[in-house]
Amino acid sequence: MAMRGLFANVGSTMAGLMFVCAMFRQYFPEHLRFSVWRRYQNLVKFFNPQISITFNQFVGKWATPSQAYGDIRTYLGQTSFAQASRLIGSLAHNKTLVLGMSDFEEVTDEFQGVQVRWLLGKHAPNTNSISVYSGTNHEKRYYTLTFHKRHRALIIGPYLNYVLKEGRALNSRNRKKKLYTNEDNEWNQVVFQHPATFETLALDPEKKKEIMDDLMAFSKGEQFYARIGRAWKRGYLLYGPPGTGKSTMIAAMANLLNYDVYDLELTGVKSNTELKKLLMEISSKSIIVIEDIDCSLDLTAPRKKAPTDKLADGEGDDKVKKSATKSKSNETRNVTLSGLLNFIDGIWSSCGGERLIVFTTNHVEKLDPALIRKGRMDKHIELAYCSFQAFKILAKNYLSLESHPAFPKIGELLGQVNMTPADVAEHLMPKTLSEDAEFRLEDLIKALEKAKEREKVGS
Ligand SMILES: Nc1ncnc2c1ncn2[C@@H]1O[C@H](COP(=O)(O)OP(=O)(O)OP(=O)(O)O)[C@@H](O)[C@H]1O
Repeated sequence: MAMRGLFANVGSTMAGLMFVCAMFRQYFPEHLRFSVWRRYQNLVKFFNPQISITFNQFVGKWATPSQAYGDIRTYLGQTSFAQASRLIGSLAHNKTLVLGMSDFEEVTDEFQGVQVRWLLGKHAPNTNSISVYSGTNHEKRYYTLTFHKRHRALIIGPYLNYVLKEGRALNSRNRKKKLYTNEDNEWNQVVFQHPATFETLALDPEKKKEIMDDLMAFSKGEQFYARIGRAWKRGYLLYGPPGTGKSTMIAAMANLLNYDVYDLELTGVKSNTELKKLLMEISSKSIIVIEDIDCSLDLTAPRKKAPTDKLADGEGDDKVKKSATKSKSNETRNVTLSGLLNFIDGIWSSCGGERLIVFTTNHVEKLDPALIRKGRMDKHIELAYCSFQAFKILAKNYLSLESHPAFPKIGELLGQVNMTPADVAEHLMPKTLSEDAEFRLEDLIKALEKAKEREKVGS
């Protein structure tokens, strides 16, 4: 009986509430309702001194993955490890274990003595709608950062900057490098796994150090480039005979800096417009490579046609660009020299940063001086025939020969014979696993002596 009475009371209270709500909606115009709502919010704020910021996993109309979300997740990985009771683990490409917090876990973090809380939340998938945008119908996670309002300036400024910077640095250490190649005006990608490093590169040690220092200074140069008002980019020209290690050096560069490689095949690009489109899709932390630039295109054509052109540097380039830009037929038919110069200096300079552009050639003398002038190709590196120093490195890579009595003889012979590191490497490369080092060394000496004889006969 008592139970029935209770239900009757609840029922009449609910009906009363619904009546009040209906009256409220009917007699209070919308702006009045909004004003009441705002006052209510202010009251809540007054009693609740916490501020919350939400970082969604996907952003924008196209539901693209948010970079900030990814950086925060990586940053919080370390904190989660120590605090969260439920963790999710995965392996990064360098085989290190990456831990993250599970859904609806909360962890605390401290910055300059101030404590903040991070919660990983999740919106359920929207099963009622069908969308073509990626991620729209999937679970969407978000991080909510909560802190006391008196620390607003510290947390929104320095703390969040710190979190995003740390997360990004960790991400770049753990990410997989990619090799991109262009086909039908699109970039195709594969994981980049070239084993070359500067350690295994056969090169004069001083020259090697200079190049490595230059690359490291570039990768840490964001502030420097911003201060002098220049785009954060650098051009390298690698030249020398075939088989002297130009491609190998590019791989070593990518491995040193952990940059992606965009191998641009210019002959596959139909116009300057296509070239620009490809450029716009290149991310930062990348090396754009144009191999055998002298063979890629007739890059000198528009320049020779330009009547005003007799310049090798600075001011001349603009004239080259203008005259070649006027030539509409060239513009639409093929990539021109002006298109390539724009690729390096034009839009290139204004979007993104931290990009190297590398040209390789076997015939540096054939290249238009405007294309390779300093400032455009900042560093010119010659890769030459194998010196004794370079040989030592190759021998160390393949075999342990440094104590062999024939070593000085090889040095003497290499000084007189034009042998590329590729040739030397081929001789040193074990043909079968059972072959012993001494045999190959003798083989190499014989080859060098023969080459020397041939040279004598030839001259
Ligand atoms: N300096 C070097 N250090 C180590 N290995 C080298 C070096 N130069 C050449 N090699 C070896 O020779 C092979 C060919 O070298 P690589 O393709 O880098 O030469 P390249 O100068 O790019 O040649 P090409 O001009 O024909 O493209 C490499 O696979 C590598 O094993």
